Amino acid sequence: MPGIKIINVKVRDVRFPTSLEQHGSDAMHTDPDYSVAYVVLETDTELKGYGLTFTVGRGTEIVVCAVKALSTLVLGKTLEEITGDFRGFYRLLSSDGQMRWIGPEKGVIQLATAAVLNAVWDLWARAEGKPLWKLLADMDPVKLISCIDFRYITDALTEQEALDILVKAKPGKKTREEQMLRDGYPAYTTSCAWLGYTDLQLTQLCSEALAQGWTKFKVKVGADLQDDIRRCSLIRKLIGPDNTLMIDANQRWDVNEAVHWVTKLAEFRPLWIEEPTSPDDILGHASISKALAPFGIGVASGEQCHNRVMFKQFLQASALQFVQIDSCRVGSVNENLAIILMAAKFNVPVCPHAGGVGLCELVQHLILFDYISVSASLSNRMCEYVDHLHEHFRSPTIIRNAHYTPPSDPGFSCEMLEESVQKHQFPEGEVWRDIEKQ
Ligand SMILES: C[C@H](O)[C@@H](O)CC(=O)C(=O)O
Ligand SMILES: [Mg+2]
Repeated sequence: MPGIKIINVKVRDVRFPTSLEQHGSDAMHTDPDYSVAYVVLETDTELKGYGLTFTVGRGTEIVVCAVKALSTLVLGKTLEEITGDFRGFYRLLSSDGQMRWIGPEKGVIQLATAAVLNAVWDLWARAEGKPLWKLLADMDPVKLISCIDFRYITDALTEQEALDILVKAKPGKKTREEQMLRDGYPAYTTSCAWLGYTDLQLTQLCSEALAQGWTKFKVKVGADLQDDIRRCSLIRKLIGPDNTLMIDANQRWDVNEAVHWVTKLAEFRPLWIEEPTSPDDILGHASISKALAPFGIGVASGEQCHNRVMFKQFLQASALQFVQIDSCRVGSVNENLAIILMAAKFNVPVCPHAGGVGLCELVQHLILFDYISVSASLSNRMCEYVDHLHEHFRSPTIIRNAHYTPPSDPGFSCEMLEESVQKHQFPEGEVWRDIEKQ
């Protein structure tokens, strides 16, 4: 490890035309082309680090520019220098004296930070010859804590409290790891009910999913109340009274509208309403949570929550009942560790977001770590799964009986097949040239 020096940062704009078939569509993102800013850290050894951040099409070129702007901070660093003071390196990227003005720690620059740091974590895990979840699970708690930037969150979680949570969870770690290797981590599927799918598609996909052993389903809502009532009624009939249903509005409503709309869907017994309103409206989420509690419906959010500071406030305000971490939205593993530990302190379950390309591959590592080393609980917990584009990854997710099988390849599962990258590179890849011609 001492000898591994980063000598080049490559970043590419890779897009998949998922909008053509309405995969991934919701009430706000009606035509998403699942995309990534894809980063490769080349080193002076054979090892490379692969990282990415997710977007939904146009604008990926802006994230690519932001990664290029950050790359000067990474070039020439050794892996040992970075991991020897990962908190310092996180701050270097997130708090650069000039670049922080275009954030700080939010929006495009935060997505770019995620892509770069995901690549660094991938490189570290590869250098150690372990999948990332195992690197984290085996890491000494003091070392783990040293990767987290506690700035702005110590009023909710101190370093000592974070350490105590990790130490308290030590007993039983081995058993939980064995359990995960044997049974996997429970998952739910969103792939049956994207908003642009017809009722026929929904019926077919849901029936197939039930036959494959899925028991937890998420439906997109929010564009039209009568459509939502019809679709939720259809899916509830298909899955029966005992399986789990969640609904996701992707930020479509105002606060009072959200309460009114979800009340109309309460008869279908959704476990949660996801992103009912603006992802920035913490007090709005708190009002919605309070209004829906009597119906037994929780509020979930996080896929567009900028950073640990906002998660802190969501938790302090009891504005969320499910914390949806995202591997590519906040500052990579470093910031997600802070969020996972805060969720543990506030006793709120973490149910990761994974609707996008590559997000299942990455976030499975974080939720495995959460179970093995932090929460030690599966109660009310599950990880999202979407059945798209896994074939473009070197180590794709493996689902068995609606559970994520822990990855065994070293790294963070970010590496894409070079052929896929070339074909889908925007705008020059073959796939996009063909679409241009039509
Ligand atoms: C645009 C994405 O597909 C989004 O709809 C994903 C999402 O909200 C989810 O998976 O949850
Ligand atoms: Mg969502």
